[in-house]
Amino acid sequence: MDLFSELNNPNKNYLPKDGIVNYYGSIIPNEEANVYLKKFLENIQWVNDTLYIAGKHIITDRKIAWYGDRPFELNYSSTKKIGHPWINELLELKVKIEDITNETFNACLLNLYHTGEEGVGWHSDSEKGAVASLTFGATRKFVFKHKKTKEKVEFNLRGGDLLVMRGSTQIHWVHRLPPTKKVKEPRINLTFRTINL
Ligand SMILES: O=C(O)CCC(=O)C(=O)O
Ligand SMILES: [Fe+2]
Repeated sequence: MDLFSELNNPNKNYLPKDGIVNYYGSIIPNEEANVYLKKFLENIQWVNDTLYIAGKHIITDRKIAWYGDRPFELNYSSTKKIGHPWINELLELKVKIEDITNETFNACLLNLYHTGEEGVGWHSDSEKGAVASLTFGATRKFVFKHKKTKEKVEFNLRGGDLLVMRGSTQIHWVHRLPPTKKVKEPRINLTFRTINL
């Protein structure tokens, strides 16, 4: 976010009320982050996401993949999704993030936005407990909006940045990744979560 983002205080709550968002800044050096980005572009089992909106199935350009402690099936945005067992790189990052955040996770949702023209619309995550978001690739805007007051809180998430949503954030706030024509490069986002496996 700025030159001194390494010095971000991870205890600061960026939401004015009704939830907790902690921003840790960069937790992975650029070079290392780019190695992960390349690895994930090539080795993750990406599939198109299908959303069920207003009675219609919509196939997104954005791709997703689920990984976790063991192979699993889950209903996510009303279509069945397959969860794959951890690959080494994801397990490595899970342990690192558990260390940094003092939380535990058993699954990860990966999102691949091929260019800035792909994003994700307003929603809350359905998992109880903390959701840790780790970004690779292009810098993109990530926005929270309070469900009642419509107050907004914005972040510019860069490759290597970690942000954690805690407490009642998902109950009172929605979030989105707005599309932008300015960004041509891909972005991969990992959200570590606790789901019923
Ligand atoms: O790509 C992001 O930064 C957010 C993705 C997201 O909100 C989600 O997968 O639930
Ligand atoms: Fe989300």
